[in-house]
Amino acid sequence: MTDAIAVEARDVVLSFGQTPALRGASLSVTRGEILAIMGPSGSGKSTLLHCLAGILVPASGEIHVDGRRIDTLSETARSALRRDRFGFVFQFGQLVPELTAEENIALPLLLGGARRTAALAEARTWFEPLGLDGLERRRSGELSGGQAQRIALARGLVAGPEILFADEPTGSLDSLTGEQIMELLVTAARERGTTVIVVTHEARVAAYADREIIVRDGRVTSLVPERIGS
Ligand SMILES: Nc1ncnc2c1ncn2[C@@H]1O[C@H](COP(=O)(O)OP(=O)(O)OP(=O)(O)O)[C@@H](O)[C@H]1O
Repeated sequence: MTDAIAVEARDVVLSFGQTPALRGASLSVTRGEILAIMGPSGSGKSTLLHCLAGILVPASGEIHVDGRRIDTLSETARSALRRDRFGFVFQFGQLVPELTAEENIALPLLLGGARRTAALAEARTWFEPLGLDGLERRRSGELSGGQAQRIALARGLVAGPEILFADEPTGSLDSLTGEQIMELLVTAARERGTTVIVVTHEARVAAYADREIIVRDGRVTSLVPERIGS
């Protein structure tokens, strides 16, 4: 791990109509770091994550990835960046219901141009380590919440993203299942040197991160000192 900055937000402002969501949010995340974004409901956590990931474009301020400004890129260039270099895990998994579990995991590889046979073969390698053996052909409606979320996690990591963005990845799960998901996420990310930015309102989820920040009223208001030995 180097101290190079992977993602940076500088004074980001964004409103939804009359509702201000971000009012000058700044933060930087170093490469390989696991950062938790915490804060009250409605404080702007998801909006900040979406700006960092190039999904939303701030009204003012800047977003940099590996030192390159991304908020001024075209929508096409931003979506290529998301496809090629970022992974995503959302609350409730958001699997494609028409696809099987293995097809859901293979999706980022297929979108990146991999052949179907190779993509499915790679996807199948994720089932055993995640304790999902035998579920390859199930559709999302036939999976438990914890199983679906593990599939979503594998889908977020399968293409080897540099940065994984996770928005309440354990939000719909009971605490034990949620902790298992976080353990899997952190282990997989550390093995690969993936930078992880995870939005959560749960302190026990944030405890898996190297560092926590708190968003309040659209600003990053407090930086919690780095944990030792986590
Ligand atoms: N698509 C949208 N349209 C209108 N307002 C929105 C939209 N998305 C978010 N907001 C508003 O922007 C503010 C920040 O929302 P955001 O979802 O970023 O907060 P959050 O901290 O992630 O909340 P939570 O913890 O409840 O998910 C809130 O006031 C919210 O109501």
